[in-house]
Formats: sequence, C-alpha cells, structure tokens
Amino acid sequence: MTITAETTFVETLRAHSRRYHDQHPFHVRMNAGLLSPAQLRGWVANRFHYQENIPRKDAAILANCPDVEVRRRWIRRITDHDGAHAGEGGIEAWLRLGEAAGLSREEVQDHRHLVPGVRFAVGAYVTFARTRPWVEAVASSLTELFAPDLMAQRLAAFERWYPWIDPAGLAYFRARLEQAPRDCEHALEVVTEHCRSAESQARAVDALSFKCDVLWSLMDAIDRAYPE
Ligand SMILES: O=C(O)c1cc(C(=O)O)c2c(n1)C(=O)C(=O)c1cc(C(=O)O)[nH]c1-2
Repeated sequence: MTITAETTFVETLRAHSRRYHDQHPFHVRMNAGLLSPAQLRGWVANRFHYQENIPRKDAAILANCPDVEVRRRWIRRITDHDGAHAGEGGIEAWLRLGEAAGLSREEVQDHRHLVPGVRFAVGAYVTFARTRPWVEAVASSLTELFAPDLMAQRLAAFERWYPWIDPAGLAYFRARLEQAPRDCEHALEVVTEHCRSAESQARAVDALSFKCDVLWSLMDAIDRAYPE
C-alpha cells in the first residue's frame, strides 16, 4: 500500500486493517467456534511467546527513544504486561487463560509447545524494535488500531462456542479492550508528529506492513502445527 494524493497518511495506515490477522483462516475458524480443544490450546500456548516478548519489545523502543515525554507514557505498556507485582499484569493473565483452557503454567512457560515459526516471527518483531529507528518501531505497534474489534469478537466467540473454558480466564481480553485504544492513540500521535515527510511516512507504512506480516506468519505457523 502506498500513499497517494487521494489517501492521507493516516488513511493509508488504517487501510492496513485489510491485512490484519483477524482475517487469517485460523482466527476465522476460532471465531466461528470450529476449533477443537487441542487447536485452541495450541494457539494459547504459542501466543504466550508473543505476550512474554511484548515488554522486551517495548523496552527496546524506550532504549532507543530520546524523548522523555514519549518514554514517560510508553513505559506504562511494560507494567501493563509485567504487572507492578508478582501475580499481576497481562503475562500473568495469559497464564490464567492457559489454565482455564487446561494448560498448566509450567507447560506454557517452558515452551514445550512452541513451534519454530512462532519463535521466528516473535523474534523478528523484537529485533525490528531493537534495530530500526524508534519511530518506525512505534509505527509497527499500530496493528493495535485493529485489535479491539477482534478482541470483542473473540470474547463473544469464546463465551458462546467454548464454554469448557472458564470465563474468568478471559480477563486478559477484557483488559486489552481498554488498553489497546489508549496505546494506539498515543502511538498514532507519535507517528503523525514525527513523520512529516513523504519518505518518513512511507517508512512508517512499511513498518506497519512488516508487523502485519509478523502476525500473519505467526498464525500460519500455528495453523500448520494444529491442522483441521
Ligand atoms: O490478540 C491479538 O489479536 C492481539 C494483537 C496485537 C497486535 O495487533 O499486535 C496485540 C495483542 N493482541 C496484545 O494482546 C498486545 O498486548 C499487543 C501489544 C502489541 C504491540 O505491538 O505493542 N500488539 C498487541
């Protein structure tokens, strides 16, 4: 997707919703209630690797960012996932989701279910944030513009189609319904303020494309590991 005279920068970013992983066949089947318990557990166990690396990705952005005001707001993402204390935060909430789905904490944390493609996709995202200019790394987080719709759909689907998962385990998704819009509003603010030239806008768009590929590859790897 390229920026043209007719489409503004922000419209071009938003148009990436067409490449978001909500349209991946595995997610489509998940939301239609068609996944077996083993497939759903495989997804939960593998997606944990994404969750546990988000704070490391955000720490890389902080390390590369010279702007104190951006850092002051961005740092909250790390506590959202890590929690301020043991037993709190998004990573803990994801482990509880695993338990609600029948996975022990140990088997999620020791990566015994982790498939190579997911490890590669997550590693690529963290490396991108470490090695690319920080504004591009911020732009790559903008897939979160599209996440709330998928979270809402997922919550409804889990309650309707997968009643064997204790609904208390879905707290992670409920929290993201609030956190994702706040986070991506800030990210969009940073990107529009810092990307004024056509060239920097094109780089931000490329960063978002890259991230869509990361998420899609991750789902491809899960789909392949837990076939129908
Ligand atoms: O379940 C999902 O579909 C989904 C997608 C995304 C995303 O679009 O990157 C994130 C999350 N969840 C999520 O839970 C999360 O904490 C998160 C952080 C980020 C990011 O790039 O900084 N994306 C996402």
